[in-house]
Parts: sequence; structure tokens; C-alpha cells
Amino acid sequence: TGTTRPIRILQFVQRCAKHGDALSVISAIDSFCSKVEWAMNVGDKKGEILDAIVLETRPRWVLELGTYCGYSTVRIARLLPPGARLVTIEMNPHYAQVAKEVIQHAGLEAQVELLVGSSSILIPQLKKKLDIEKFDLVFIDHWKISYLPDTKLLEECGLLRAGSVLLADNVVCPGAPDYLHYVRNSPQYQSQYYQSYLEYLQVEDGLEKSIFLG
Ligand SMILES: CCc1ncnc2c1ncn2[C@@H]1O[C@H](/C=C/CNC(=O)c2cc(-c3ccc(F)cc3)cc(O)c2O)[C@@H](O)[C@H]1O
Ligand SMILES: [Mg+2]
Repeated sequence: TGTTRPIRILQFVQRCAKHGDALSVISAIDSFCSKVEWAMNVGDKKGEILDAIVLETRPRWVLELGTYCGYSTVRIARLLPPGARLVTIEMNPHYAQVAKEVIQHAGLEAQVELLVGSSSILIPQLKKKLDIEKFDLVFIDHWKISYLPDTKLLEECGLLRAGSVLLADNVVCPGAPDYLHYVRNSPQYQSQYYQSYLEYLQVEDGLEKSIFLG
């Protein structure tokens, strides 16, 4: 009975963040998760690296795997140029509902397409569903065992172009060893590690940026 952690995060956002102000939503979640209850958001330190890569990529189409409460969805969507779109996939309907309300509180619902379902089922449907050509940026932050199969699925579905950027969270903690080996050894990727820290903790973690060479 009682509430869930995502609900407690949403309630804190609704109480403490200003409606339509994405930055206040981001800082409310970071404040709650660093002082009250830890949660698996990319967080403020890795979030700054994410921000820099979104800005340098200037993407028209972004895909996020693993929405959770929508923290990184808001971080990314707030930086998109007008007309750009962020498609985010979340298989847990409860988490998806929380994320929907977090995204709405930030005033970013127009830039975000939140799809509820498994990435392995939805990725092959994206071209038809959303008349998408290719993704310019993919932020991977769902189950760590799904990073590699979903990357291969994106390749097979023709959703990546020469220059598409994959950005993977948690390549150190919890780690995604099979994914890391693949992107660092495949001639089809130019890969780079960005060292940082696990969200809200003094533990090493990092992001891996991998450019698809086509
Ligand atoms: C079927 C494919 C598929 N399709 C669609 N949605 C999917 C999906 N597979 C998963 N989801 C959703 O994505 C989110 C899961 C995210 C999983 N993330 C971590 O496990 C993680 C852990 C730590 C950490 C934990 C404990 C520690 F001690 C240290 C570190 C830190 C981090 O930043 C982390 O991202 C949830 O919303 C799932 O519903
Ligand atoms: Mg993560």
C-alpha cells in the first residue's frame, strides 16, 4: 500500500517546481534524490555531459530508451531546437504515467513522444508509426542487458545514419560490458568514454559516446 518512489518524486516536483520551468523540474528531482531518496536518474553530474552532447549534436530526432520518471527526457527536450522531437520508450505503465506528468509539469509535452511498451517490440515499428527517417541521437539508459541487442536492432531497422550518436549511461556502474566491447571494437563505431560519477554518489560511473560510421 502507500506510494511508490516515482510517485513521491512526482509529488515533490508538483509541489516544489514551477510549472513550465524545465530547470526547476530538473533541480527539484536532483534535490529530492540527493537528500531524500536515491533514484536511478542520470543525475546532475552526468547530466551536464548529456547536455553538452545534445547541444553539440543539435539533433532533429532523438530516441531515449528507458524513460523511468522522465528526468533525462526533460534534460534533453529542454535543449532541442524548434521542430526537433524526442521519442522516449518506457515499458512500465506506472513509470510512464509518472514521466508523462513530469514532462507536462516542465511544459515540454509538445517536443516529446512517450511510447509505452518494450523497446524490442516498438523499435521495429517506429518508421511506420512516426514517419521517422533516422535518429541523430540515441540516449540508452534502460536495462543494461538490453543495450547491445537494441543497438543491433536499431542498425537492422535502418534507424541510424553515418554520424548518428549513441550515448549510453552506466557503462561502469552497473556496467554494460557486452555493449562496451561491441562499440569499442566494431569498425562501425568511433567510441569515447566520458568519466563521471554515479548519480548523487561518490562512486565512479561514466557515459560512452559512440558515433555510428555507417
Ligand atoms: C525490454 C527493454 C525495455 N523497453 C522499455 N523500457 C525498458 C526496457 N528495459 C527497461 N526499461 C525501463 O527503463 C528503466 C530501467 C532502467 C535500468 N537502469 C538501471 O538499472 C540503473 C541502475 C543504476 C544503479 C542501481 C544500483 C546501484 F547500486 C548502482 C547503480 C543506476 C542507473 O543510472 C541505472 O540506469 C525502467 O523505467 C524500466 O521500466
Ligand atoms: Mg542510468
